[in-house]
Amino acid sequence: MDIYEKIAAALKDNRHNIQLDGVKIYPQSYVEVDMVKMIMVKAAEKKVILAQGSGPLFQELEGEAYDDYKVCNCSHLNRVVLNKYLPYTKPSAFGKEIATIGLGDRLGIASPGHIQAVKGREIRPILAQQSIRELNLTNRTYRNVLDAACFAVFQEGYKDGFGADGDHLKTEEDIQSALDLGFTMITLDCSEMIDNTIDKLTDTEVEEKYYQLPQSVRERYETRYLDKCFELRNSKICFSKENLMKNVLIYGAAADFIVAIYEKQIKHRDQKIDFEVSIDETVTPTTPEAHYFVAREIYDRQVDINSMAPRFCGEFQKGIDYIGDIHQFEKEFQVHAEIADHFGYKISIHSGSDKFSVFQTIGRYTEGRFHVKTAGTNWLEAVRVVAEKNPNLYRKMHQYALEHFDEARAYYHVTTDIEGIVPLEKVNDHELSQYMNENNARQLLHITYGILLQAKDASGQYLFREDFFYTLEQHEAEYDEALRKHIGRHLEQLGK
Ligand SMILES: O=C(O)[C@@H](O)[C@H](O)[C@H](O)C(=O)CO
Repeated sequence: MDIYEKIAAALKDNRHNIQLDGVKIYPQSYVEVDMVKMIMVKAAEKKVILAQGSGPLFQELEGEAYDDYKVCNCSHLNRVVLNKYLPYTKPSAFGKEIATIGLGDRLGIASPGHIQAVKGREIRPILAQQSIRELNLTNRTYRNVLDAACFAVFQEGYKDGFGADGDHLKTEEDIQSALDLGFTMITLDCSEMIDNTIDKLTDTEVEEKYYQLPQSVRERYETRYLDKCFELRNSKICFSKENLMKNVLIYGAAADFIVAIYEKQIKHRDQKIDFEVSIDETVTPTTPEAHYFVAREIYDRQVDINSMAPRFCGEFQKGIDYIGDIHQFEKEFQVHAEIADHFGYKISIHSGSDKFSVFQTIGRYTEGRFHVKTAGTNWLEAVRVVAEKNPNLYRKMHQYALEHFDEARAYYHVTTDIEGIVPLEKVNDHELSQYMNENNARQLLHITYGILLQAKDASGQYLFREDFFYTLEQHEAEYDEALRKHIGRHLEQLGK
């Protein structure tokens, strides 16, 4: 009797705490629905769902069929079948009242560890969160990303709900495609509609440019804001002629863009959508006046957003702690949180990976209602496991990253000091994982993720990818535990 036959027989006898040599069984995945018993197992490095029973669900699942059981791959078709019969395996929108954390998984294997980190806490995970930039760099699709998240939810038997964020989308087509695939959150990236050149102009040039706007447009803004102050709970936002002109020129088009996308792609959808607006990926830090201006403009035009991501003072660089004056950050963040409260949405913190020095401030002033996005730190925890378990592979990846760092800088803003990274030859194998505790090495390995995963030799063979995923498959428990601890530390610092 082969292993699957043994497991099927056990399921038939209502035994699902099964143990077999050479097979990893996920007992928390066990479910009985519509005359079918299902459980996830891993044998020969491959995860499958073993289904035993009969009826429509059993028939709809694709897999190697035997008498009364099937060995089902984690395929897209089977994910859709699970979604149909097990609603908890489908993503959902959460609205504004509960904290959420974006857990970008560039590898498709991090969600089990993420679920173990959030389980039992007053926060919900956005497990499927990738930007178009990440999809391009990892050669994945939103369908792959959502499949991976749904199967992880099945594997972990996680029934508290999870989200799926089409992150940093800039076009109607990408938004429609993500929503049609079942994504429940959309992050609209407004960076291309924000005019970063205005900050470089003189006051005279700003005025000249402002008076090039149609008179009706200028009069509308001046009637609404000029020489007016708007009271918030503990502060007020005032618009002089100077800052009004600048905000109109910098953010006016972005506000129009948000309204247009909302009316065309979000408002009329017959599904709940967490609609986030991102103005963080710009050169221009978002002043409280600018934040209020964008919020008021879209609020008064009946746009209902779930969250907004300003660009805060200081530096929110990828995969490392906040860089800047944390007192100035607190002073400004308090006002940003008041603005969000005033208009009834959550503040969203992008590049939230490892921002430990400001997490308590974020938790305090949002009163625990926030959205924090992470992604790079989840990739770096995988790199840490590789450094610990496959030092030769880590050395090759580290060296390749050094040789291709400048190429990677095209995708992410970092202030990495490459010379500050201890040379590989000076580090013993058992110390390699220490690189993941040093900012410069973290950023080196972080922004080169796409280059490393796609790198091939002259014959077209992957240089690192297969060995990288094999190492993580062999050390699945270690990666899960690393994420449970590291994301757990994020959540504790955020007050969750
Ligand atoms: O790398 C990306 O494109 C994403 O992870 C993006 O930065 C995301 O919005 C984020 O802020 C995750 O920390």
